[in-house]
Amino acid sequence: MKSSRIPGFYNMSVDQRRKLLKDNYDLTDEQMSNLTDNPSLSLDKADNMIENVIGTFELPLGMGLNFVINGNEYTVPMAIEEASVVASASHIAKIVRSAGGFEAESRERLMIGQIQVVGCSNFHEAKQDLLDQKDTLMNAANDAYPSIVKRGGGTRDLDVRILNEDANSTYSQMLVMHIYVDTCDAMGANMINTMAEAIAPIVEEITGGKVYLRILSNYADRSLASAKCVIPPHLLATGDFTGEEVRDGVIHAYEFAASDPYRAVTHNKGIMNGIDPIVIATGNDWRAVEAGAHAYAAKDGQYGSMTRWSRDEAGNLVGEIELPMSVGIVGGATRVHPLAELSLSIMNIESAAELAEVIVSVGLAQNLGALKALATDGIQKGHMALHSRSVAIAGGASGEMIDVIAKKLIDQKEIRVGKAKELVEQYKQ
Ligand SMILES: CC(C)(COP(=O)([O-])OP(=O)([O-])OC[C@H]1O[C@@H](n2cnc3c(N)ncnc32)[C@H](O)[C@@H]1OP(=O)([O-])[O-])[C@@H](O)C(=O)NCCC(=O)NCCSC(=O)C[C@@](C)(O)CC(=O)[O-]
Ligand SMILES: NC(=O)C1=CN([C@@H]2O[C@H](COP(=O)(O)OP(=O)(O)OC[C@H]3O[C@@H](n4cnc5c(N)ncnc54)[C@H](OP(=O)(O)O)[C@@H]3O)[C@@H](O)[C@H]2O)C=CC1
Repeated sequence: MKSSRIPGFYNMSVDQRRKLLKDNYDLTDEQMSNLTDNPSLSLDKADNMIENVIGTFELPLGMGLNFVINGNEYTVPMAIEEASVVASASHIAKIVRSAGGFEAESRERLMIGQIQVVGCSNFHEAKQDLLDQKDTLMNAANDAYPSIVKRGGGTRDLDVRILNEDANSTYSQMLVMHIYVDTCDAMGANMINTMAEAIAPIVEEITGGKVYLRILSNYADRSLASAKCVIPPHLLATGDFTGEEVRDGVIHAYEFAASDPYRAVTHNKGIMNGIDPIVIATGNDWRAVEAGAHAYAAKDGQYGSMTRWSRDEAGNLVGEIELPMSVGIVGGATRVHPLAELSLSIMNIESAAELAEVIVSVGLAQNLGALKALATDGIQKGHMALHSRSVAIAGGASGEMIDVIAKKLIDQKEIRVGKAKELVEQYKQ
């Protein structure tokens, strides 16, 4: 297992980074060509992936370093446009690896299919009739997708709820049947939808009602992944701040997010800063992950923090995260986009559950990166220093000028596009 601790990686040239990656992960020339070809996703492939294609849209792909999760080393590909996210994830992963790494788990991986039934003459009888026919319905769902059963997956359970029983409008009254499906290493949306559509006529026959929607639920709360880290305070000390001060600042920041949706949304955006880039880099459906994660953050009635930070009896900072994680290592674009395939190879991911564990660990790290900065120097110092290059480019800098202008912006403590434009004009004279 190659160490994900690669000091000085960020000071190397892009070519040096690529060479190191190729050697470390035994990547083939063909795999490497996906990084060097421009664009990596061919127009032909893109045109077959979505509709009305006119081109491809590129994002920077960076490497989150230093991750140790369940004792394994991970170098994590992150596709993102925002500066300082990759640095911050690597920064916290470096601290957490000194504390023994992240512990992560993904206990159950069931995706949910929903079937909506309306117009039953007696909803309670219809519900009971469906439950009485549970085996028939589960078998019919499996018959609609036999290959997943052969792989060891398939329907595991079924339940039924009545919604809005006492509503005045018959539009609101409905029965909702859930099928719970083990989709193995796929995210499973298309499998679930196939199954739900296939059993809808049987559901109508049993209930005497009419089926309208037959679709996956993105509230994947039977596919939860969690991660934890325990950090001794001395590892958190920074500048003039003691480790204890940083720990306490992080816990205060968590309590703020836990009690105030205005703060929780920003706090959680910081967590998604870590999660989305891996979901994107591995060709997964980030809208599905985003929707599920935010819904789960509101599961207790008020939108709150996706993480929890506390101190244990020994005074360590303890961080925890648990989120629905509907991702796959097969299916969707995971094997279609060449960089998604490469990303999975670099991480040496062997199952969808393992990918989910890595993703939530990075989300937890990203949250701590932001909270540590917020509770100490403030976000601008680290973030804006790294963002300064983008500002320089937006101000018209190119080539060697970019670093020069970026440094001047930092030195003059004015990291804004107007200032960059002025400096570019001066540079050109
Ligand atoms: C940026 C740091 C890490 C600097 O922090 P620092 O303490 O100056 O870092 P350092 O120079 O001591 O380096 C520590 C490690 O960080 C990494 N690192 C350090 N620099 C680089 C770099 N250039 N390129 C790549 N990696 C870098 C690297 O792993 C390095 O270890 P090394 O390998 O050197 O031994 C810190 O200030 C930080 O984490 N800031 C927070 C950044 C952040 O959260 N950005 C997100 C954008 S803001 C936002 O969208 C969300 C937010 C904030 O609103 C969420 C919320 O409110 O909760
Ligand atoms: N609400 C939502 O979120 C919706 C999302 N989607 C989209 O659906 C896509 C995901 O659907 P999904 O069903 O996962 O993808 P696919 O339709 O691509 O199905 C995955 C395929 O992978 C094959 N496979 C190979 N190895 C395995 C394995 N070990 N475990 C499981 N399957 C395996 C299966 O084929 P076989 O068994 O035949 O070999 C299966 O057909 C995403 O692109 C998403 O954007 C679509 C509709 C709604």
